Amino acid sequence: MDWKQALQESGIWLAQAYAITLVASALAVWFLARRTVWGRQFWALSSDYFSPRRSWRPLLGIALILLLTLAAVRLQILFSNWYNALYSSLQALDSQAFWLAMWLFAVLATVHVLRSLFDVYIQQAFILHWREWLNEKLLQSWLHKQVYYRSQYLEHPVDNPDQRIQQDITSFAETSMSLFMGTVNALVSTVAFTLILWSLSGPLDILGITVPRAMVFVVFLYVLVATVLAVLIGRPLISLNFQNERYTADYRYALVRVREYGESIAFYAGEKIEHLLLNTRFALVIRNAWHIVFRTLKLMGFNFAVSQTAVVFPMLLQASRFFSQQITLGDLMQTMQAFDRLQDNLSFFRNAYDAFASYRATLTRLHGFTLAAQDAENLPRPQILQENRLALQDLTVRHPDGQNLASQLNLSLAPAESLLIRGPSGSGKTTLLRAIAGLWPYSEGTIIRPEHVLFLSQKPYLPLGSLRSALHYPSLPALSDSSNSNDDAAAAVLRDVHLAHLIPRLDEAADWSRILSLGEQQRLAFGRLLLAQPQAAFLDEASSALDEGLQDAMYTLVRQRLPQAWLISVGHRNTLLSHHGQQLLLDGRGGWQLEDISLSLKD
Ligand SMILES: Nc1ncnc2c1ncn2[C@@H]1O[C@H](COP(=O)(O)OP(=O)(O)OP(=O)(O)O)[C@@H](O)[C@H]1O
Repeated sequence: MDWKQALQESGIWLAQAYAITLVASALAVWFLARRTVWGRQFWALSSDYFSPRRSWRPLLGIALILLLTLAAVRLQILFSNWYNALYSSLQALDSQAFWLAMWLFAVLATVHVLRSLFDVYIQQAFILHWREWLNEKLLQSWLHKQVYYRSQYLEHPVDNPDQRIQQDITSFAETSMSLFMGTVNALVSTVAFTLILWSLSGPLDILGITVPRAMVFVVFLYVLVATVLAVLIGRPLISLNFQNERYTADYRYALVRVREYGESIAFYAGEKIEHLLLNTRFALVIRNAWHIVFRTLKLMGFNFAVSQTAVVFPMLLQASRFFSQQITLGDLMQTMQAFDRLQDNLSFFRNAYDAFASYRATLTRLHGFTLAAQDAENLPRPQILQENRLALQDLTVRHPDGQNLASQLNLSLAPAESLLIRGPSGSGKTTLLRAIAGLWPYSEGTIIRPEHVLFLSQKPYLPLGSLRSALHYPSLPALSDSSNSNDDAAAAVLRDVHLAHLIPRLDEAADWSRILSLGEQQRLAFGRLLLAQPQAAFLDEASSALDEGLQDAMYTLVRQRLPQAWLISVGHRNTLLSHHGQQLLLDGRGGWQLEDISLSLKD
């Protein structure tokens, strides 16, 4: 190689290789996205990200990373020629050529280090941006139209969505990048080193036939056979990796539940049964892990055998030409190095099989997640019209098994009217509220309700954070609220709902659902109602943990502060009757009855 021309030649090489690689990559992506299952899954997940209509940046990023990858291959070629120059100078005892080789090395090594660092930075930046986008996409589809809740009603609910959003996105972005760039590197490098090896290899007699350039054919045949065998040995790893993700996530979820329900479990002294349950789940993880270990051992053993056998191959094939002085020591060493590189590059797919197996598992999981989110979004829901009135028209609510809980329900409430829903346990009272909220898929009919409504459940939800944010939930506390906590609206409300002792702690961040008693949490929820001022309030046994005096106080307060609001409660207690104008009785078999409470109280 003429080192004076190296820069110019490298420029031309890069330009040619870049043009070919860009076209070939585009065609390959197009083909894979149409013809393979995993290609289609990839496309469904990421085509929007790479769409130039959204932004050019991802495509430009990929183009830059491709260029850096090709530069890496070019450097490998230069290093290969450098090897030849070095050993040739040693064999010829040419000290001038030797020192030139040393200077060349300094230049090549510097470029190599700088290129590698820049490459790492660009790839990492690209992956982080991609992850951000994917995370947002999945979060949006998960939180859209209550998919996080309604997906439980799918025939095949999505398992461990949290893991898919958090972990799978990361490995998807990272492995996509490493597999794609690894493939490009391996392919381009294969072509380049095949050319080098071609020029260095000589004929070989096999069974009396002289094969020209034998080494090139031998290495290709060798790796081809090895790859086919490796794919056969490694194939079960795909499903094993898939199971591994699932079992570990299930186990983690069970552990989280112990923490979540720690108090109940502790009261029951349920450690033994929890331990048993955790062990059962963990046993699945370990059993699967053993399968992975054995399968990986087989694949690794095979890969080791293949790589080790390949070490002496080029020596054996070139030795006679070296001793008959047809080639120099530099040629021999470059042959070994080129053979090794070629073997390495061709083996990329064999060695990457493991990574590809878990990549496909990740793709399947992410794709399954987006499909489930779409299905959950399309689950049936009753028609909800937002008007300034409250009425149910021909509303039928069913049990998941098809049995009617309420059939053809028709009612209309005038402003400021209140309704108490009653019926035996399991008759569908909560489910009726779910249907009115648009959550219950097994319902049909029309619901007319105002825009601003608030549903309070028996066990109030308190978000992580300060008491103030819990009180304002699901709105954000106004900024002006956070100062001067003694005379702001939140403090006044706390006083109203008999929680004045919590005013000094309004801005304390804590896990309030563990600290406050159920009765305190229910009063906090009433406070939420006073702050939110909804046009209609739905209370599902929202005062069940309060004594009758406090319950009376809360309902009177709500009526005073929200005089025009519709008030719909679910509850068993007779003491609730006096706070409502009408009652709806459900029998749990589809039958219902609407009564005027003032009349029935007289009875
Ligand atoms: N997610 C679900 N999957 C399957 N069945 C459900 C689901 N949610 C509720 N159900 C069933 O629907 C029926 C009505 O339940 P719902 O909670 O509405 O009763 P309820 O009248 O509010 O009872 P309670 O007075 O005990 O609170 C019950 O048989 C219940 O098992």
